[in-house]
Amino acid sequence: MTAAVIASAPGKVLITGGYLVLERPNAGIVLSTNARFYAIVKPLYDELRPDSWLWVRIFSFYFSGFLVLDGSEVNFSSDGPRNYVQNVAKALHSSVHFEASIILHILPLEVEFRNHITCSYEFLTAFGLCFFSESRNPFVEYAVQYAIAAAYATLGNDKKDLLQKLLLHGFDITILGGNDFYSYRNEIEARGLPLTPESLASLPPFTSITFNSGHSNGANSKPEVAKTGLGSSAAMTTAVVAALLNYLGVVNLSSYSGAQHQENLDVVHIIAQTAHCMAQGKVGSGFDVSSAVYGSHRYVRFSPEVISSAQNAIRALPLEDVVGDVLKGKWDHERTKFSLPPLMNLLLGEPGTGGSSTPSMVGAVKNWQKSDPQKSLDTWRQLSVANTALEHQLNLLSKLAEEHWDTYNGVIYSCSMHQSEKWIEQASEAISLEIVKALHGARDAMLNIRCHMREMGKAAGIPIEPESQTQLLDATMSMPGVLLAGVPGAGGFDAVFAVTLGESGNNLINAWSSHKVLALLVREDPRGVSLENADPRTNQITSGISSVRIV
Ligand SMILES: Nc1ncnc2c1ncn2[C@@H]1O[C@H](COP(=O)(O)OP(=O)(O)OP(=O)(O)O)[C@@H](O)[C@H]1O
Ligand SMILES: C[C@@](O)(CCOP(=O)(O)O)CC(=O)O
Repeated sequence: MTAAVIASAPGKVLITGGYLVLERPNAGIVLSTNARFYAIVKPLYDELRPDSWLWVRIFSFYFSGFLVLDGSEVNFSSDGPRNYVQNVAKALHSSVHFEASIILHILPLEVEFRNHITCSYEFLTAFGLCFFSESRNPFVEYAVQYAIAAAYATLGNDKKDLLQKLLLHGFDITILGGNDFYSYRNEIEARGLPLTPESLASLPPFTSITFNSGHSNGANSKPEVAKTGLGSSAAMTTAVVAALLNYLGVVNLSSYSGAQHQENLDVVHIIAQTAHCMAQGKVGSGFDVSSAVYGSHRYVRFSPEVISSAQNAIRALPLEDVVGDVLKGKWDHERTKFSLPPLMNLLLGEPGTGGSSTPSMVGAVKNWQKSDPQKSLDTWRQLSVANTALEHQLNLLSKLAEEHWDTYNGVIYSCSMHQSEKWIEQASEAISLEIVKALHGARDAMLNIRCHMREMGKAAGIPIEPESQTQLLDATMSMPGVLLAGVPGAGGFDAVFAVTLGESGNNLINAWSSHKVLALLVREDPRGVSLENADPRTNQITSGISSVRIV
């Protein structure tokens, strides 16, 4: 029996490059975090199923289920699609209690199906939506479809039998999302606990998720979960894709270095990124999927044309051909090694003002660019200079740490206990002065970034760094040992980030708490997607859980 595969992928914080990173060649610095999604894939049956249907069922706070049908043993030779659709209908009626929707690509159906897939696809879409629209989760659906299609597209004929067997054993997929992806502020307040990370840590694993029921926009729409902005959909899609690709033998993620490992990561990235774009129905910069795969790095986006064959997929084309094309495309995203310099910590503080909608903020910035090309170009140029300056100063600090560890250690320790105005007094000779100058350089660059982000927000008519966040960030940056602070990604009312020196984070956490800002348990962790040895539930990882079963 095939062993279970457990893969995990991290959430992210974009500290520079919000909006600019949407356009090549602007870069964004993205830090991955210790908040992770896990996907566990194992066979559902010990024995091969006598029938050839592959069912998918999902349980989650987001969706109640869906199913995949594998009609490989259905006879298509004569009345092909019509028989097939009848079979699908029959199968669905007998399993309506699954509240399932259909995954639309039935991969093992090759030659005969090709000629007729358009009509069947439409029929199946209508059928699936009509019965099961409330239970769809596009991220999981696309992740499963594209991973299986990648297996068909890449595995040689000698491996296809094995693949078919794996499919016929069924999949049992469990998805676990760390508590950090969701806001538990309401629970903490309801329990009368203080707004501290200790209260968060005291929540039981798999605490169910809070819904923003007030944000529901209509009787039929599902309430949105209160998120912390760490990119749950990208981390989840990446974990599911990685676990499935590894399970199906498309990649082997068990070695952690070398060219082969990089190639494997690239395959995971292409499939996860394409599935994520298709599920979102838009092509963002992709920094969230990229950091879920590669970990912390400096990111330059892929050219959007690279996934156009998936977007424009002519329905007559089998999905494995579409995915084959995407895999062969010229993926030109750049990821350069980057992580915070030593003795610096990333902290996130949730002000409790409710989060923001990235797509509408992006839309407003794009409108402003069209309506005032000259001014917007100026602002973007200045932002780009400030982003690059911050990146340089942080890289310089990493280099100084490497070359002059003792001095670096001493300076960071002293500065961690003082407000920035006093840092210069901690420098007694050339190297320590250079370190303090780089600290100030990083701080000034961040102040410039914030200034131009505010300017962009005002011009575009959106709250990129709204007044309440400005006050919080100014107060944060004036605390002893705080290097910098800002609004991550698109900005708005999401959790703010701070980079602190040495142990100074503890004071900041207390100060935040007394101002009703909840410090999250999230820290930087540069690890990207990886295989895990054990079920995270046995490791006491606190999680929001959703479970997917492919029966
Ligand atoms: N535990 C989960 N199980 C299943 N689906 C989930 C889970 N957590 C998140 N999702 C999916 O991710 C979607 C949220 O993704 P969305 O892109 O809106 O936010 P995000 O990825 O957290 O992005 P950001 O925080 O960067 O704005 C949900 O609507 C749901 O489909
Ligand atoms: C505005 C943007 O540059 C960043 C959005 O980041 P976040 O979802 O707010 O973390 C959009 C993107 O890069 O896709």
